[in-house]
Amino acid sequence: MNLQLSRNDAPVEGVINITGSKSESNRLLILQALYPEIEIKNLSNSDDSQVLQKALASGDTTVDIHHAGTAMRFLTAYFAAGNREVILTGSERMQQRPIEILVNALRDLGADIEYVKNEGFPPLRIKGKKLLRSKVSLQANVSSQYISALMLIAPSLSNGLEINLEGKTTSVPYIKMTLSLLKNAGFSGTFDGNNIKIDARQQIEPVTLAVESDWSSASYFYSIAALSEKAEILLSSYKRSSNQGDAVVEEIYQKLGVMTAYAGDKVTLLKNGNTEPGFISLDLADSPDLAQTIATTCFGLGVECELTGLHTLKIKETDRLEALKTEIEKMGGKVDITNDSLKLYATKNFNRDVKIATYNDHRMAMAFAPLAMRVPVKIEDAGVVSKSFPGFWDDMEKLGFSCKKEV
Ligand SMILES: O=C(O)C1=C[C@@H](OP(=O)(O)O)[C@@H](O)[C@H](O)C1
Ligand SMILES: C=C(OP(=O)(O)O)C(=O)O
Repeated sequence: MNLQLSRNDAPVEGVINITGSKSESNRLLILQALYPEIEIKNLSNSDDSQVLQKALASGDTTVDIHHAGTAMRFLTAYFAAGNREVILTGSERMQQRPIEILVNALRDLGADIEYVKNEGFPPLRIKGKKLLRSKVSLQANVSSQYISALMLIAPSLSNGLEINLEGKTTSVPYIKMTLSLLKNAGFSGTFDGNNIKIDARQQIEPVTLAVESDWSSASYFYSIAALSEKAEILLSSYKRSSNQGDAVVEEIYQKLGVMTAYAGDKVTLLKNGNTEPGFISLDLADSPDLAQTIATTCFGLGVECELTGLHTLKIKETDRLEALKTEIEKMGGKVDITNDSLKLYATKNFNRDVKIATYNDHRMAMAFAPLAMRVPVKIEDAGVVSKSFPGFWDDMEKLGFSCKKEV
């Protein structure tokens, strides 16, 4: 399905209810499978969380998690410490996303995992067994998901787990999120410098955990507000002190003219007049999923920007650096990229009716959609948004966007 998007200049107003964070939900689903005492509220309705739920409930010998990176990494650890044999596989892209660092760490702990096709990549044949060792060391600069995967199974191992992180740790807030959720569920542990310790715990007290709504999903509404002359968008349900690193979107978009007001569990994004800077520079190593949103907002605002810390973007749903360059340049922008950075030059002319390719990447579709505030754009394969945000296009319509199916 391709969508033709456009919007008039009227102020942006609306109330949007975003479901639970995909990252928090997927952590809690793994913990709940190990500890049924956990009850989860406001679970994400994303495809990635649905696919994980289905995988955990199925007794099938082959488990296919499609495009879901966290599901792939978390289930690798979960099945490795389990008691049955499975083939864990995913989409064509998932079979190109590296997993060797996690597999090696699990093998060091005693796991029995083999590569079915290519060394270092899914699919994996996993023969679940009791993991007896309790100390492991792994490279921490490629994906934090490998580390979170180990932390999630850690309390169920007989002696808990001590993890030594090698190199500069990436996406640190996601590791802190894992620890924080473990603690909320009743486990204990520490994350200090390059050392993580999680204590063993066979049973916990029954606990109900409410997932905060997804801040990465909220970023697209920040972008819409930034690109508007006047906006008042109310989002729920959020906390002032979040477990999600992407809550930093509030601070970043303040620089781009959007103010955030908190009232109870609701946040209101406010924009009134144009006050954006000529240039911004940001290190996004802690919040890689915001990179596409920020790059496209800056493009739409005519703000020059330099984004660094983007070394993880090449191995996500697509090579996000290449994809951003290609699609922004189609619309008339100029972008330079390296393996870990992006520089966008200021432009004020936007090509109309450009067909934006989305590369099976939900964030490509959602990051480019707000540019319809400037010129009509076409989003190819718009259904990709369901990976994290199935209701995205309905919410865009609520905010006055015209989203017409191309025939
Ligand atoms: O643990 C998580 O929930 C995630 C960690 C990040 O990945 P990396 O650690 O690979 O950067 C992030 O990009 C991804 O969307 C979700
Ligand atoms: C990178 C992402 O997800 P994953 O790695 O879990 O596929 C994302 O949602 O932007």
